[in-house]
Amino acid sequence: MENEHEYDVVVLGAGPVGENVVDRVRAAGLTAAIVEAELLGGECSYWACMPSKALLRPVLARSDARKVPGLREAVYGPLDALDVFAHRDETVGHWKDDGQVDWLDSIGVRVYRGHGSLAGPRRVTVDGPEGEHHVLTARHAVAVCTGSRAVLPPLPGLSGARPWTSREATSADRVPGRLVVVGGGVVGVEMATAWHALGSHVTLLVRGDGLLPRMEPFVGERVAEALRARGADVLTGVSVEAVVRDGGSGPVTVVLEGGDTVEGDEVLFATGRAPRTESVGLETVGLEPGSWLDVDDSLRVTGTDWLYAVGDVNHRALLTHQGKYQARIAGAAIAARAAGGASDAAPWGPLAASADHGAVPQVVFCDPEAAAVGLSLAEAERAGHRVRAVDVEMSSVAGAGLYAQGYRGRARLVVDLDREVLLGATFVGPAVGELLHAATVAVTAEVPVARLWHAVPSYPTLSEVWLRLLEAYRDGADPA
Ligand SMILES: Cc1cc2nc3c(=O)[nH]c(=O)nc-3n(C[C@H](O)[C@H](O)[C@H](O)COP(=O)(O)OP(=O)(O)OC[C@H]3O[C@@H](n4cnc5c(N)ncnc54)[C@H](O)[C@@H]3O)c2cc1C
Ligand SMILES: NC(=O)c1ccc[n+]([C@@H]2O[C@H](COP(=O)([O-])OP(=O)(O)OC[C@H]3O[C@@H](n4cnc5c(N)ncnc54)[C@H](O)[C@@H]3O)[C@@H](O)[C@H]2O)c1
Repeated sequence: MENEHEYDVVVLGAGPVGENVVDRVRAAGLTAAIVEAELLGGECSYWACMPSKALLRPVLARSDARKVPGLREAVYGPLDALDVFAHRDETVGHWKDDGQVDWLDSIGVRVYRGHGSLAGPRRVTVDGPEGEHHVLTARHAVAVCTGSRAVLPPLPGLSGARPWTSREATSADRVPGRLVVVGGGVVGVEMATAWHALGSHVTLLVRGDGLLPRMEPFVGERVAEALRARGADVLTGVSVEAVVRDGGSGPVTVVLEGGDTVEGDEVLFATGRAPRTESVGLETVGLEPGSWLDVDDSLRVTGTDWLYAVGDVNHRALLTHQGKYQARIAGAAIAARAAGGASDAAPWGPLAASADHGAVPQVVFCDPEAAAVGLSLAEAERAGHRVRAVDVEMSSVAGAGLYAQGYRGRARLVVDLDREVLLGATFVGPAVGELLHAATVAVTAEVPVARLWHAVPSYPTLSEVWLRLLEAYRDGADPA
């Protein structure tokens, strides 16, 4: 059965980003349809942010509690993995999207279930699960918000070895005795942290010389040190050459360059992401299937006046909050252009995702937590800024000792010496995730260091680390 329908805006992919695009264009009075092949809510809700953080929350809470005298004795038992899984399952709505359906219905967005693809300019076809076929025409814009998927490297034996990707690592309901994790990026580190605490013996295999290589080097050092202290094996500078699981069952052997092997019951490949653009009809509009989509600051695909690419798929920042920020901007830009005005995307205006360029915040929910915004020292120097970094040990503030006995953490500001504003800030230590937004405001708003002295942190909180950082900057202390 073929059905033709027309909307102002058609969105491909109902992850957090696609949902926010339709929300914004509907709020501006446009009609909108959204196409989803799996679950409304996307990777983030079911196989990424939400389940991973539900697995990690008891891990981090227990770790903090164990550092509080008088409380630690109460939390010395193992985690109850079945309870953790049950809470994770509840957090992801048992992999059902009824709530999202109701919400989209309530804002008047038509949902099409099925695989969507472009069929030339402003046209989208949808092939539904029951063989239904729809042709959707967009009067103003199509937004591709199809996200990303895990990449598996082309290694001998890997496909037959039933490797975990982020999907299995966030949805498994059995604790493997031994888990080998390949990749020292964010997924590798968070999942190594979670599964180690749930009871697996974890071996983390890292190709480079440290963990979390996109953050300041001291972050990866502290996180690796803590993982090792808790009993995980962290091997750096190792390269995986092959994976063997005889007959697809039993233990899995990971073969390293040089011939050493590591055995596990499961192996997780956390080796990065690829855009989900291989079968969305890009070739029908002169674009390369399978590519990340280049966009301008209003999220419009380069060389088009009707196609937008928002969220992971444009590769600007693979984070839910940053994708949703882009969605708010793309929605506003689509609405403004539909109304015939404001094609202007001036930096830091309502139609430009300017923060994508140097003010992206990220919290990694490992133990200790890691949080950073803006540029690292190396990135700032590479970009040609005249900068100085100031570092302090977080144990120097009273709030740290109260938060956790023996609190161990470090903070860094990267200061632009020509303008005396912050280009970046990084924190590693228990509970630093909640420190990050102050830094994001300082970096985004380019608050002068002289004015930051007047932003007084409450006593005795971890935020007093801001004072120590400003003092270190004033006193000319160099990073240790
Ligand atoms: C393990 C893990 C943990 C993470 N944790 C965090 C975190 O704590 N914080 C954070 O900010 N970010 C986190 N991320 C990143 C975050 O998940 C992504 O940045 C976010 O999901 C991107 O949203 P999106 O809407 O662009 O894409 P997605 O969430 O991938 O959604 C895309 C949607 O499009 C649909 N789709 C794809 N192709 C088609 C098609 N042809 N037709 C119809 N539908 C289609 C998909 O089914 C999917 O529902 C994590 C990622 C992983 C892997
Ligand atoms: N808390 C959060 O904000 C959070 C949590 C999880 C994921 N994410 C997002 O999801 C995205 C994907 O995360 P990810 O960890 O998969 O990707 P990533 O790019 O952060 O890390 C992948 C790592 O795998 C390594 N690698 C690649 N190929 C390899 C190989 N063949 N052998 C060994 N190592 C190899 C890379 O060097 C890299 O360090 C990230 O960009 C991140 O922003 C965010």
